[in-house]
Amino acid sequence: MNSLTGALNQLLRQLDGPFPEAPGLRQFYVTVTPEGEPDGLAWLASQWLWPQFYWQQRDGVEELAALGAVRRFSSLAAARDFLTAEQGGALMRVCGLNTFDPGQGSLFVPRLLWRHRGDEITLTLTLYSEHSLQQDALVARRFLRRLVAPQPLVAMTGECLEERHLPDREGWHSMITRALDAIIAGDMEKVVLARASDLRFSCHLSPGSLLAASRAVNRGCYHFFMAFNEGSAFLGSSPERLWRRRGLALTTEALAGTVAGDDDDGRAAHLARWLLNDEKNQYENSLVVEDICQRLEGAASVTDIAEARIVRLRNVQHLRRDIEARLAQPDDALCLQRLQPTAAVAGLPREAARRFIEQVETFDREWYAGSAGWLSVDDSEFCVSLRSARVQEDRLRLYAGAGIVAGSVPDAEWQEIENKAAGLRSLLFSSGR
Ligand SMILES: C=C(O[C@@H]1C=C(C(=O)O)C=C[C@H]1O)C(=O)O
Ligand SMILES: [Mg+2]
Repeated sequence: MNSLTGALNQLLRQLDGPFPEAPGLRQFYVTVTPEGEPDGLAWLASQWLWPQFYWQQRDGVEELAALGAVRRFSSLAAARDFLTAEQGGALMRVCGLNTFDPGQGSLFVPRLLWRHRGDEITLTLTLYSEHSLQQDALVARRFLRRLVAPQPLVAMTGECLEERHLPDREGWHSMITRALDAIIAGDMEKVVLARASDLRFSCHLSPGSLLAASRAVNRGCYHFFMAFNEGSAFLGSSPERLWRRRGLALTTEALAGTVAGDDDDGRAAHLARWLLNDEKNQYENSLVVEDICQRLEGAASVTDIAEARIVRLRNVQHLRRDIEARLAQPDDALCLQRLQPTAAVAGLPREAARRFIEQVETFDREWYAGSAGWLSVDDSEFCVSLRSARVQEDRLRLYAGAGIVAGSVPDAEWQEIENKAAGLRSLLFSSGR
């Protein structure tokens, strides 16, 4: 039985060495008993070291907190190449984000990885150097000595001084009308359009606290958080899986089609029944199934497409169909390139929709509607970075989008993005504004 402090001391002792004055990779791990230990997010966000990456699986089965980088990658393909070349074992994980454009990302091999699964926490310390492992052991030792005791994540107290939507309601109307015109003209079947909301507060925001608040109420979601440095972070609580891979087994899904949520079980069930039978929403979802199946062709064979079911969240409910496939090769870069962005966040046909988005949206999506997760040689899992926000000191940019198809009504789609944005936005106003 090991406490966190005990485990860290154990890791520190392992660094006594000596290590070769040569390139190399070395990993040490210790287990910690979760009882009485701090929450991984609080531990991570308390540190004065970056990058910080947190990820919790939507079923709660796995939690990762990754601190410091021994190796960084600006694309998932580069990370995949590294893992293949280094023959990284099961302990070797690369964590991070991909932008909406799947060719770019911010991923890293963590110096220290906290992994909570079932009733065990594993801490993995990695040494990696292209010059001298001995040198890196010294750096790692300084790193461990800089770790501080976790501080509780306190609720936000700042006041919102300003809020601006890009586009505003009027702009949204004309954007949706343009999209419907293009759909009627036959340029596309579906396009997902988004809004960015810029909020400014009276004090610096704590991205870790915001995610902790979201995690407490937004059940059934992946929770993800990347702090690039002291002032800048990206985080969110997303219901959508991009993929999970175990060996050659690939699981993905079509999550699209939305109705409001409700605290009352009866009213929520009523709305859910409407959603299951609504033609426009069924169609919106079916285009995502079609897109995914098309995109997987030649890379994987689809073995099962489940019936649509309801995902009930706090502010919205969605239609979801799970898709199982068998990959020809265990290649995560290929999964990303084929799957991202799906028609749940871009449209169909993909290229026409992407061009349309680039022409009409008035902001750069950056990390929004990209993906957040981890990969290893054996397996990987990424969620779609929705219900997300970029935090920069006293400013926050919140994103929400909606799939536009024939039959979409601008006002209803505005209400839909308001409901989606509320997942995080409601946590920023103590009055519940
Ligand atoms: C684009 C977003 O959500 C996507 C769009 C949906 C829709 O239009 O029904 C539903 C789920 C997501 O795939 C978002 O949350 O920003
Ligand atoms: Mg929709």
